[in-house]
Amino acid sequence: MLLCIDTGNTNTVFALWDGDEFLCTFRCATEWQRTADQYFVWWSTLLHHNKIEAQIDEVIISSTVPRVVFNLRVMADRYFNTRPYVIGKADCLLPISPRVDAGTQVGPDRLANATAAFDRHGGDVVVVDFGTATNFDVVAHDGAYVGGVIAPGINLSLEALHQAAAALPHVDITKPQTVIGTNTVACIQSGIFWGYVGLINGLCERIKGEYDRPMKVVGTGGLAPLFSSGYALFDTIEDDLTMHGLTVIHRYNKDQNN
Ligand SMILES: Nc1ncnc2c1ncn2[C@@H]1O[C@H](COP(=O)(O)OP(=O)(O)OP(=O)(O)O)[C@@H](O)[C@H]1O
Ligand SMILES: CC(C)(CO)[C@@H](O)C(=O)NCCC(=O)O
Ligand SMILES: [K+]
Repeated sequence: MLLCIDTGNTNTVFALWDGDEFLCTFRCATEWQRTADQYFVWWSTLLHHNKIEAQIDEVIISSTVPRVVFNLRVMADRYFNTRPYVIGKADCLLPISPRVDAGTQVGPDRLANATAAFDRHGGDVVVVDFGTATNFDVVAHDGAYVGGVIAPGINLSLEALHQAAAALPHVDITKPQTVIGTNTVACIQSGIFWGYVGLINGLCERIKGEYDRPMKVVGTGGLAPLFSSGYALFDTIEDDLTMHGLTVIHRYNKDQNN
């Protein structure tokens, strides 16, 4: 079985792939201090609790935080006796190389998203991924990642308002009924929710305007469902897009090495 690890700047997700489907998905906070042993205790406790028999013999990692990779490698070696594939490293091949400025390091999560979007939709796609950042990944007709947009993430924007303005509380993001808020919390929720609706809409329209073929828009990441109803922002929402990309990249590397 394949253990897929997606480390973002906020959260790290472990998902177990049996070749056909994900058997489980567990999430912890990303902390670079976390050791190989800590990961394994956390993971095996949750497997035990969920009565899942995992026979892991392979590991693939996407990490937007370089410092955590060392301990994840130690975990793969110590507990699963395997050398992991790490997206972005020379010995992890990509089905299609990104077309970006020379010297640019594309985020591994964006490369995984692009691979998954091509596998499922055949290219000409914009992926909108709501994580620590809200990023837009443009996938060309041939499946290459060709660039995109990085905007501040929703929770980051909420936190920034709270941090910088003494009178603004921390609020949870929900959809407000009206745009004009009649109390502080409602005003902030409106700024974030309707602000992001405008941002997503506006950026997708501009991306489509710069691109020479019709495009699909795929939403992914924890907050994508918030924007699912009514605004026609996305053609589909796929919450497992990054993880799916990890399984496709892993399969590709196995095929190349056989
Ligand atoms: N209504 C909500 N309000 C605030 N946060 C939410 C809400 N719904 C989901 N989330 C958050 O979304 C997160 C899942 O999103 P996702 O994994 O895509 O990104 P992330 O973990 O925040 O960022 P990264 O992947 O960059 O680390 C969960 O941690 C959850 O706390
Ligand atoms: C944009 C983020 C933070 C989104 O997780 C990540 O993909 C990243 O660190 N990227 C590196 C820069 C780039 O992709 O152009
Ligand atoms: K993510």
